[in-house]
Amino acid sequence: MWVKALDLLLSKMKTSGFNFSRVKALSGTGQQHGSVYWKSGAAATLQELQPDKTLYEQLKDSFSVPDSPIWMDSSTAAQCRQLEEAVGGAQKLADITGSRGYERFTGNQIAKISQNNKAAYENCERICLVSSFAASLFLGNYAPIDHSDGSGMNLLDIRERKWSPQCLQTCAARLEEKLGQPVPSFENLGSISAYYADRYGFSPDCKVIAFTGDNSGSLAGMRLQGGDIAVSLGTSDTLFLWLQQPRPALTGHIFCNPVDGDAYMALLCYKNGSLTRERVRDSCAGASWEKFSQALQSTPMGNNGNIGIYFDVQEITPSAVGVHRFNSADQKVDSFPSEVEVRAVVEGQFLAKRAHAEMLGYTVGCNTRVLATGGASSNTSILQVLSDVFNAPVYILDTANSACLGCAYRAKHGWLGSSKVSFQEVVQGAPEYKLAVTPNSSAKQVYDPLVGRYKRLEDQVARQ
Ligand SMILES: Nc1ncnc2c1ncn2[C@@H]1O[C@H](COP(=O)(O)OP(=O)(O)O)[C@@H](O)[C@H]1O
Ligand SMILES: O=C(CO)[C@@H](O)[C@H](O)COP(=O)(O)O
Repeated sequence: MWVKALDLLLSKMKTSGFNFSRVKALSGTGQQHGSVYWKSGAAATLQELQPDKTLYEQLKDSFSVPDSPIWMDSSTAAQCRQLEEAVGGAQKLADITGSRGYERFTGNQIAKISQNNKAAYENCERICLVSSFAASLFLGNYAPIDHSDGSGMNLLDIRERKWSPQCLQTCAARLEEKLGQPVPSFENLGSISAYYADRYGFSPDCKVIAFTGDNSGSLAGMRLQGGDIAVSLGTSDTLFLWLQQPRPALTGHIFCNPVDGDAYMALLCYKNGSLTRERVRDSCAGASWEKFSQALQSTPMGNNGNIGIYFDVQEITPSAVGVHRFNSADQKVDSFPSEVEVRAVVEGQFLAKRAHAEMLGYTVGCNTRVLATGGASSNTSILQVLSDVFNAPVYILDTANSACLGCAYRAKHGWLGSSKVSFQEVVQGAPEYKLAVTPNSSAKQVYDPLVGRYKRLEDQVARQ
């Protein structure tokens, strides 16, 4: 599906008259944690792509695992516990790799395949992340995994920026040779495959800069600065911060920073993001975002004390599942009126983000800027709740696709030479953020106490 998508995209660009020869360098981004298993012998096919055929025709038999595990998978709890035990506990694993064992993290996914599908693992010569897989297609060769996306595997030592031998050995045999060595996220990987020059008219000199994860791409696209807090409202909801020093904890993740080889980023990921809001939109707002927004506008901040926790599927932060509604006396109730339900889902999601960011040491102060991106950042009523809960102004970019934009900036950074220019110099002329909404004057008074109350109820749900 992914290979065919690239064929389709490039052929549509060609038909529309896009001038590929002007592209000096390209980079890209993929959903984090997913993995692709190249079959033994696939490198040769990749190196000898024939320009008269589609990529799909040539690569369809090149994978030893046909269906790639993706970030929504949570079936590897056993492998997570094995890895944590092998290195001396959950906090020790977090100290090495930036995260305790997480089900979607690629090392645990690889461990499960090597245990349950030995033949497929043996028949695999290279394992890519979704990002390095896409880079490999352009390079016509296996592309290395970058440090930032590589941090989402429970395999990389984030301080050394090298694979942790102990983690590799615990997850699967001969893993290092199947992964290749990781590289900085701004590494110039070399020239594009001749296939793209012959078939689409790319310059043979066009450079491929390491691809990275979607959240790392967003951090670059949003030009995050210390003190900012970025909230991505995509399929998953994520929250990320720029960090100078890693302080890994049992909640949340620390990744190598994608634009600065000495820095880090903190990330919190929520599986119940847009899909949960869509489910409530469909059941309570006639499947219309407009009606959903009207419900938010017609209900008061704080929802008269009603709080909802909506984990339709097993949540990541925290590990819990189910829909839980509480009235103003903290009593469990079975349902809310439609408008209350709409506000409860959005407020609950943002109260969770603020509570967890504060647990990571982030303090919402008078200079805090919330930068919003992702599909739902086009909805001003949702952004108003975000602004009120954080009691901070919310800014957006003209494009909600900050991950893609970030990779265009990163391509330029890698092409100019990361040792010659800093990422900040590369993005100097970029358009400014737009102020989308500011908090209501009584927001602090309403939400400061609700954050603590939400956390107490969430802890209760997680314990159950
Ligand atoms: N007007 C809107 N209001 C709220 N959510 C929206 C709106 N438009 C799109 N979305 C949400 O945006 C999501 C897609 O976000 P996007 O950032 O493209 O996803 P991904 O993170 O997978 O790339 C959809 O699931 C949809 O629910
Ligand atoms: O698992 C995570 C981050 O750790 C997700 O954020 C994925 O990176 C994919 O996100 P979407 O693009 O589907 O929202």
